[in-house]
Amino acid sequence: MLDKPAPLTHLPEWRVLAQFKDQLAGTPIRDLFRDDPQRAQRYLVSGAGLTLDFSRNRLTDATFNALMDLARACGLVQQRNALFDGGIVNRTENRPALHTALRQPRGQDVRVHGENIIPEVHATLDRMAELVSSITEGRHTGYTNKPFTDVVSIGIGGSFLGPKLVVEALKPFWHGQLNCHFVANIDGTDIAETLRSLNPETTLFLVQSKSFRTQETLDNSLLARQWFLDKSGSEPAVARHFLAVTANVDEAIRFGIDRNNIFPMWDWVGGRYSLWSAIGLPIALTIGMEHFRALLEGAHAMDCHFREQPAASNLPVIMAMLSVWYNNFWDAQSHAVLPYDEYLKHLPEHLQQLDMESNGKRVTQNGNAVDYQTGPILWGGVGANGQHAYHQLIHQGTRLIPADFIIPLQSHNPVEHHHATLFANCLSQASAMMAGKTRAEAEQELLQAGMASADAKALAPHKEIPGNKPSNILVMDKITPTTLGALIALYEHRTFVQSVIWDIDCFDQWGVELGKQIGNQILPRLLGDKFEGTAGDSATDQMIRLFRSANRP
Ligand SMILES: O=P(O)(O)OC[C@H]1O[C@](O)(CO)[C@@H](O)[C@@H]1O
Repeated sequence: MLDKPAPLTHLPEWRVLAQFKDQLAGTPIRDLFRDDPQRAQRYLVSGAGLTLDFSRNRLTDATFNALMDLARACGLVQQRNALFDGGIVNRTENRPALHTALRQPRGQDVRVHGENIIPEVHATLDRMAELVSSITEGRHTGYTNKPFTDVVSIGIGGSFLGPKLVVEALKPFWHGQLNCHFVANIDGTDIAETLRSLNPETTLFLVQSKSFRTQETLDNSLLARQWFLDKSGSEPAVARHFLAVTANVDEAIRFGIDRNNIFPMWDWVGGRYSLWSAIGLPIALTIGMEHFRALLEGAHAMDCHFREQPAASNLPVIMAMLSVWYNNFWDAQSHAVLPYDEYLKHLPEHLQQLDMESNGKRVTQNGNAVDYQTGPILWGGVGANGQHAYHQLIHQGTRLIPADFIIPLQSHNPVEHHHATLFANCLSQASAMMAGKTRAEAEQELLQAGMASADAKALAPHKEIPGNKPSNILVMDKITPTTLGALIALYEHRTFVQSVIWDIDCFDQWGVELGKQIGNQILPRLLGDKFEGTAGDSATDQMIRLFRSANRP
């Protein structure tokens, strides 16, 4: 990877953008539309089945070009090539990050330590295909020879959020033979509620953990195994009912998973980028392998778009640079993802991990503290529901919150006029955020409705909506395996581009480790016969005593 020519904020391209920000501060987006009839047309880009309308942004052509200049100055092209070619882009762990290799077609050549990894990727996909067909065709059955009806995927973080998002988003593609359940939380309620309605004879368990060291996953898997043993009374039956996906085969075998039931993961795939690997088994088992391969194809189409398109027509680059624009020049603290599609309701959760675990960093690749903001808080929820909740704060609160609206042109459930109404809601939100309502307009409306002049004047400030709130609208024909694959890959690359600009490692997550370490010190103090000494601070000690008095009478 290239070293930066100068610290980010000293780059001339950075300074140019700071000047543009000052110039644009007095020009609302709606004026930019008024002065430029071609704006909507010009700020529309398509790729891999997705179309992005980024016209409702605080952006002129000159600013847009300056953002692209910044991307170039930060070495984006070289770093993008390094990502795809297996360069050590995860420097702190001395690894490549080759999630893109997981969606390469057969016959390609991508090397890690001199060895082409594509044949192994496809051998694993073929094994997944064999498993899916043996289960759906009834060749692999439960211990009483009944066909499987349920799959329980046990995993957390990247071994949970991506598969869950995709399984739920592709409900119209379920073949219907298997119900998929997810258990992630160490809160006993999660597994207890999941197991309650399941029949051990017809339930398959997937232990999903790249490291096979994650406490939540291991404890839940032990519990699931005990539940299965208690019900079945058969130790040999465990091999028919428990599979694992992991890069730590030895640990999985020690845990009791049959070697033949272990699907590989690789250290060159990050957890939050792993749904494309065998970690995607819950997806493949629910929608079938053909649709799973279509998901990979959609992601691959986005990879090709990201790799080949010039920056100015490159979806991930544009979205990333807009995010940098608001984050670093307009002081935006957060970014909202607003899918207007019920099937995409888990998208914000997945993107939250993808973006915040990746770009929640405070030092540059060389270990120097940054003097600028890095990853914003990503949050969101499904529309139109959010309009009756947090949109108020976007419209009239004091914070700037750029938003991505995501909506398919066609619904899988075209009941009455519902999809048109949903679409109208989505457009109206983007438009209201941008245009707002001036105080004079608000006052005029009140007067026209017959309100007394003094009352209208008093009420108008509350009805004034400043507008000038930026948003993107992303559309696709329909939510399908291919468009969903492209959508998720788009956000993966957007995250990567941001990290290149901020010069941070978006593939490690050292902060998460500290909580795990401290948790390991606290647990024995909750469970032990006596609590003596201190767990580190008096506030923690006090809570430990409260817990012990409630649970150890
Ligand atoms: O797949 P594993 O190794 O159990 O890890 C689960 C998750 O834990 C994390 O390391 C931290 O939350 C994630 O990056 C990862 O996806």
